[in-house]
Amino acid sequence: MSTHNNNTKKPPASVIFIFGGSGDLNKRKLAPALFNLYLDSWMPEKFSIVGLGRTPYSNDHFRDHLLESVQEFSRRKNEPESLWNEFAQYISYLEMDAEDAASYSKISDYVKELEQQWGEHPNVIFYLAVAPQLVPDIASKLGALNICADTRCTRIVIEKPFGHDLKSAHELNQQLTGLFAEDQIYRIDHYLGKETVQNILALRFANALFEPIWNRNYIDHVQITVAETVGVEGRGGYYEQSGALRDMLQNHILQLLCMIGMEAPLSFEANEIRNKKVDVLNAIRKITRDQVHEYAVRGQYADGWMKGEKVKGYRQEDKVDTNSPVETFAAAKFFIDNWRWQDVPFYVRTGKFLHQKTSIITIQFKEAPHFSFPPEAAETWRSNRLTISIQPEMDIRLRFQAKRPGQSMTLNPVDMIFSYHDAYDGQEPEAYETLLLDVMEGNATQFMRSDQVESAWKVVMPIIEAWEARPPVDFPNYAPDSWGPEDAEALIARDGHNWVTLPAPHKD
Ligand SMILES: NC(=O)C1=CN([C@@H]2O[C@H](COP(=O)(O)OP(=O)(O)OC[C@H]3O[C@@H](n4cnc5c(N)ncnc54)[C@H](OP(=O)(O)O)[C@@H]3O)[C@@H](O)[C@H]2O)C=CC1
Ligand SMILES: O=C1O[C@H](COP(=O)(O)O)[C@@H](O)[C@H](O)[C@H]1O
Repeated sequence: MSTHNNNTKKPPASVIFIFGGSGDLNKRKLAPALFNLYLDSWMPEKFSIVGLGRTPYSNDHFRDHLLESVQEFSRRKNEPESLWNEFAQYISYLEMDAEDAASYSKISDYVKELEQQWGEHPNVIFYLAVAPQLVPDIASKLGALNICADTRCTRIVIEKPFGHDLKSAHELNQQLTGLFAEDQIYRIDHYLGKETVQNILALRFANALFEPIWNRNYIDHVQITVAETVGVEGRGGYYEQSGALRDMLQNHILQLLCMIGMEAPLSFEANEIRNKKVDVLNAIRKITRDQVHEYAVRGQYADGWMKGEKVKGYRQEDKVDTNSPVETFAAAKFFIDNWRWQDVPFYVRTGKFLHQKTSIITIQFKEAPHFSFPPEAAETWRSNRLTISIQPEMDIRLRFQAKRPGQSMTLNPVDMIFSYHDAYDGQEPEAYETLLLDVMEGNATQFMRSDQVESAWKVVMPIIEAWEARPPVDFPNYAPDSWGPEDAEALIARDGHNWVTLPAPHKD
């Protein structure tokens, strides 16, 4: 859990090299996050941000490009331009092909110059915001630079998906640990930096109330939905190598599952939390390739209408094969084979161009053991559930039966709601702000350890292999603005349940 507070000192002098400086992640998330850290006075006294890429940009053009990104994607809009101009002085751009070994001297030269200017050796942070295929090559070229010999100050941040499958993730881990110490490697999963995700640990382990019922004796099943209303948005080149399973399920969704499923940590020390999470991943029941059709569903969006706008099908997107078998939707059912969770299904789903942007976790409790009320008193007995809304709503709802006012005993489910926006000022940091600050401070608690990543790959490998062995015959199989393919409804309906969604927020 992140432990920054408003009185702690700033991180030490840092230079952040962003491979993929010209890319989508920097535009949407990293640049706005760094600017927000600056506005909140969290950036070091001395820092430098260097974007790298092959796209030719002058420093000024690059800064303008990032200003536009910040204006579009930051949680803060309309900050005075003077503040941006102050911040922009710390940004520069290095045009380089990351595959060209000779060009890496530009990096060492830049660091040497800063050292002289600042009179101290800064944290050197390499953020690899590039496609996973490029990571091994860049890492080995960085490993050969002399600046990487200083283990105190050099850190490498690797985006998800970490590797392409279990084998490549294992090889990448071996390669990285040959070049860097484990505490220099930050395998990022930005869901772990979200306030509402961090709060799952507080909810579970700072309260005595939930823990006694957080197990197979009281919980019927768990659902995790991470639904997006966007399509692949020009990222077809990346997405063709990835798909929903690798892009979202192997990492973000399994991490959420770990936070719901893990045992209580003894402390918030990085390795203690990671141990508890990896125990969950290792306990997930292994399915065989032949069982995959019973446990997992894939989908791909067709062309159609999304909130009144005509949208392309996935196969018509830029840089996507016209017969692409890549899934833009994935759902699965998992079991955790341990004392706490035996036989409790965990249903998970994620997809692009779905009906509503919503990330929610539902803990569905079992029915009351005996119902003393007349049968007509309630439509359903199955009313006890806890719903954790991660985004865009940020709340926790506890649902229980209540008596409707009136002369008859009529019951209906009601929600007790804790809303972040009602309780706090609504200025919570974005996930990337928290995680970038962690990297600068050298706190790896919310980052993935090598064994966690590999254990997560082991969970999804049978699904990947089964899907790759049998290309889909029914793609595209869901319309934009729907909840995905019908088979995903069947996956959960077969067990007598429905996917839980919350009403879309009311907009004035
Ligand atoms: N976009 C998002 O919302 C999120 C992305 N991620 C992860 O971030 C990573 C990057 O994704 P994204 O930003 O979307 O991808 P993009 O395709 O938008 O960006 C890829 C970047 O890689 C650079 N690049 C490619 N080849 C080279 C090369 N030979 N030398 C130097 N630079 C190169 C490109 O720069 P140029 O063309 O200028 O060389 C570009 O800046 C992925 O692992 C993804 O999973 C994670 C969370 C969210
Ligand atoms: O990692 C990724 O996450 C985004 C969704 O992130 P969110 O914070 O907006 O929920 C997803 O769109 C992207 O495909 C994926 O790479």
